[in-house]
Amino acid sequence: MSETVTHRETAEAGDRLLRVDGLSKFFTQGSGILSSFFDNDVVKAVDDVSFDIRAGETLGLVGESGCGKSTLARTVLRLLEPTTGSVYFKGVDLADIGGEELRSMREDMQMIFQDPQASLDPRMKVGPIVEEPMKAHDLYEGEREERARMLLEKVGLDPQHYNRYPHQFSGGQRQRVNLARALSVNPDFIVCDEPTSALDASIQAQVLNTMRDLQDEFGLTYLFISHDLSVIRHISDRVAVMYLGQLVELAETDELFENPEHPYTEALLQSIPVPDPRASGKRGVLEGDVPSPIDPPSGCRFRTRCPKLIAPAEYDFTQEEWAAVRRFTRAVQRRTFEVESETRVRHEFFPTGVPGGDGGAVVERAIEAILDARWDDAESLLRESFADQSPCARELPEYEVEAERGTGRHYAACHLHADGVDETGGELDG
Ligand SMILES: Nc1ncnc2c1ncn2[C@@H]1O[C@H](COP(=O)(O)OP(=O)(O)OP(=O)(O)O)[C@@H](O)[C@H]1O
Repeated sequence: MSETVTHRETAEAGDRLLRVDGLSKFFTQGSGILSSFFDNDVVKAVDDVSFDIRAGETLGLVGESGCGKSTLARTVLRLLEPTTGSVYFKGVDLADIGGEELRSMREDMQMIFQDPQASLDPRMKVGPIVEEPMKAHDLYEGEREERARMLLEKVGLDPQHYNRYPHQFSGGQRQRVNLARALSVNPDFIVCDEPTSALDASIQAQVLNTMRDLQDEFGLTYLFISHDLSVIRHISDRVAVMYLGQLVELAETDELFENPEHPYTEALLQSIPVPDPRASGKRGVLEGDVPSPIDPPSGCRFRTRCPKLIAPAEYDFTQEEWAAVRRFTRAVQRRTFEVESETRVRHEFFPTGVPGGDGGAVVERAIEAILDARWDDAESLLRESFADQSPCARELPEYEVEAERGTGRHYAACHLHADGVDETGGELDG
């Protein structure tokens, strides 16, 4: 059973630390006055994203490279000015404050980055590096060194190393220095942007465990960004999945991993390497390229790669026929076959015959175009007749589904959860 909701409503009430409401960040590419007037120059890096983070939790943010995770994080922290939307931290709209008030709010919101090397000044000793934010925010005057040494110990380093330089530490230790520095101003919220991605797996696990211990001890809330699902599963209480500038799914961690309700999440999970080669793990499920964020697909942004695209209501396909049409359409789009003979094409894609009716007539015209070497014509005919007519192309999907695990809510941006659509993507009769 599912229920239509707007994603603004899926946010949990309760002890919210951060609320992100309809946040977008567009970049204008190109130069010159005219470029800003043309939509096709606008990179929609983050497009209408809403979620909450509760005090003390870790929200994992996962998605392929380029889907907008870093831009979202920087916009949440107001390191980038949002194009539209709001960020409320402790109930205060960050757009409404400036100057001293924003500066003091910033103490509470810290960020650590992937490359610990790049964020540490090689000419400074680590003690003063940890003290820097305290100085910048005019905090802990007279006790900074003592606090820096205490924090070095808390993050698992030797306080005696206060006088060492960054190059004298390993990658994992340098990330610990970054943690100590972020903690120095006693923040409530830390955005962690791929903090362990540059580290070896065993070191990664140790740093993640330290981060969890610090979370308990200092009452921290994390927004934890990673493209690595096993890291996300290890560290997160809830997980948000991002695709092409938007959130496609958000649920408690076990619920999301055990009961994914968006085909993109399913594909991501299926692409996790399987340790046992005999275990069955489907690979290569994410076919095709991510579309450009300059001109994202209408409706569901994943629809151009989605193996479960819903059939347009105007054609009377059976599920098998629609599956064959989808496979044919994808092969034409990607030019993955050569036309040796008409019989071969028909046999390969429609072994039991091309479907009848109006839909079948479109397929026949596409086959004709291909035999005539007019691939572009076949591709646009199939796209305009089928993909663009799918309910997936028409509306932005926003649904709340019933969670099978845990007590939290489960948001899934997929029209398969609309009433009247069955699990395999066919429209139910009646
Ligand atoms: N300053 C900018 N100007 C123009 N486009 C940008 C800018 N910053 C990011 N983008 C574009 O916005 C989109 C999202 O980028 P972003 O770095 O946020 O993604 P990401 O998910 O963090 O990727 P990665 O994991 O590779 O860091 C990309 O298409 C990127 O090229």
